[in-house]
Amino acid sequence: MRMRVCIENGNAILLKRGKSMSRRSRRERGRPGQHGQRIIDRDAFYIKETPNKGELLEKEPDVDDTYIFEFTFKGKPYWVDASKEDGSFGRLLNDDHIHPNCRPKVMEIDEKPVICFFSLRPLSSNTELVYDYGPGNIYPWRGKFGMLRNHQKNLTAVYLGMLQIL
Ligand SMILES: C[S@@+](CC[C@H](N)C(=O)[O-])C[C@H]1O[C@@H](n2cnc3c(N)ncnc32)[C@H](O)[C@@H]1O
Repeated sequence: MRMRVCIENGNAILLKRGKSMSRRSRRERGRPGQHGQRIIDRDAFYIKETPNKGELLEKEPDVDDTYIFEFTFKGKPYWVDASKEDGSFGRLLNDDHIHPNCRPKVMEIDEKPVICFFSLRPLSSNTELVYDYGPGNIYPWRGKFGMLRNHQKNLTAVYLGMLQIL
């Protein structure tokens, strides 16, 4: 699954699943900035998961899994196991350690850690949302000189009028 920016109007993004666009639909949409496409400013959107999305673990899981998000909150290590499909969006962002356009940030909401994603730079619609999964050798798609292959699936982000809490 691949997450892309699809801007409609307003200031924020609602994410929804979608298929990769065909060549025809790419042509129809035109280049970024054309045909009503808009640019999302840096940090103009974020994806916020609700605290009950994914499983918050206080003990390191036995498996190395790319669906497990490791972080520190108030000096304590935590892991979110997002391996189960639960309708959350953060689990669908792919990795790009060379050219990330988002960054994860741990925020505190109701005294619980919540992972949010912020854009690192202005993004035009149809840009795939990617972040750096961090160091490690569990990423077979990372080649010696860059990314080895394209991602197969996608997720589309829709720009909304108001900042949408997901
Ligand atoms: C957190 S998920 C990201 C969403 C995933 N693409 C999906 O459809 O559910 C991590 C998995 O996505 C895939 N993935 C992430 N980044 C990738 C990349 N740059 N190239 C190829 N596959 C990638 C790998 O299969 C990885 O195990």
